[in-house]
Amino acid sequence: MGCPERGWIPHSWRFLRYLLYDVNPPEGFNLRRDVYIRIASLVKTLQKSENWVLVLPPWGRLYHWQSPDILQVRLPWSQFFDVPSLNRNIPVIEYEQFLAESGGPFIEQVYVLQGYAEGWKEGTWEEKIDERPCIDQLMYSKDKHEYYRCLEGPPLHIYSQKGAVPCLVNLKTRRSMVFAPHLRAVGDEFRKKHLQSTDEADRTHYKEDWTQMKVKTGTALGGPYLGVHLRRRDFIWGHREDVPSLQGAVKKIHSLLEMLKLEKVFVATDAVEEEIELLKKLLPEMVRFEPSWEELELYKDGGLAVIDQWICAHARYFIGTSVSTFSFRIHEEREILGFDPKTTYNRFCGETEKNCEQPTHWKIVY
Ligand SMILES: C[C@@H]1O[C@H](OP(=O)(O)OP(=O)(O)OC[C@H]2O[C@@H](n3cnc4c(=O)[nH]c(N)nc43)[C@H](O)[C@@H]2O)[C@@H](O)[C@H](O)[C@@H]1O
Repeated sequence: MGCPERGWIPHSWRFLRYLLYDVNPPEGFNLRRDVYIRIASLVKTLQKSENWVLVLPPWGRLYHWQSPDILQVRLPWSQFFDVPSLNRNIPVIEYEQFLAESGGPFIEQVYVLQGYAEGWKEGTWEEKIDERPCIDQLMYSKDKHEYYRCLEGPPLHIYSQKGAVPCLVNLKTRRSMVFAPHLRAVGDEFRKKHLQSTDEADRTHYKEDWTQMKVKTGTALGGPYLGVHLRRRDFIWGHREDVPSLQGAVKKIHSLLEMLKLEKVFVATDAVEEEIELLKKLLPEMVRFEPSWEELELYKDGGLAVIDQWICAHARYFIGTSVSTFSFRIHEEREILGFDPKTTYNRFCGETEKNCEQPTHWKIVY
């Protein structure tokens, strides 16, 4: 449901139009990557009639980025992604470049998605959009030039809409979301030094131009280690039945190491310090990427998460956490690298879970 506010369209903007978007503030980094895929699809549709450029919303104030004393606001996309790779899919520019090109943070029209005032019938799915009056007061006001200016918060709330985007468009956009080269380099260095893992030995060759990358499923071998993503914090607060206890997770890890005849396990986790200490006792062979203060300041929480994902993506076998988009993005990365799906779509089960359904296969079609 949209509620547009129209303003004057400057002459110079008639030929090139910019689309800005933002996401519900509590959403995490990898969920926001899903939103990008949907917006990229919208840009592709809009481009059929006009010249649209997507303005990449700066990253910042993410709920999960909790490292103290480092500045994590207004971060450009190049901090985490390779922007030229994004540009091979749709035209994108960083927000700072948009400000420079358009002369300021001027916005002609603002659309806010909101739920239907009369509610939505549970269990039904229908693609439907209506222009209606805004329920909540808008967070924007016009300035003296009659432009809208964002005062605070997001100009557009996007809700996950299943079935709303054609699949193939999605896949291309997903493949264009190549991690920033500096973060991949740090991950590769760590693999080599601590996990005896290199692209040559692991058969995980990567082409800088993703449009040229076409890998056959099952050709990647992966480094001689088990990759684990253990999502904790807000995932355990509600005592969700599909999240294991640390003891349960460690038991599963040990049985996988034995089955796969591997000795090393790389663990990516957002666990709090006390849980990490317990993990170290229960799983002394665990390898983690532990940044120095300088590395944290340089790569930020978001960059460290990318490095963790990159290392998990190169493991011989991966096991993640149920319904975490952080784990889902690792599945996709492994699919792009050409791993056998059996080594990828695995997740921990909760101790009390009756039906431990495994993740679904995300398949690339070239
Ligand atoms: C419950 C929901 O969960 C959704 O999270 P979920 O899909 O796991 O995944 P994300 O949307 O990425 O949010 C989780 C964030 O927590 C940190 N994090 C989680 N696991 C790791 C890890 O192994 N290593 C590192 N370095 N960082 C980690 C990281 O900042 C990541 O972006 C959220 O997006 C929603 O907002 C909501 O909170």
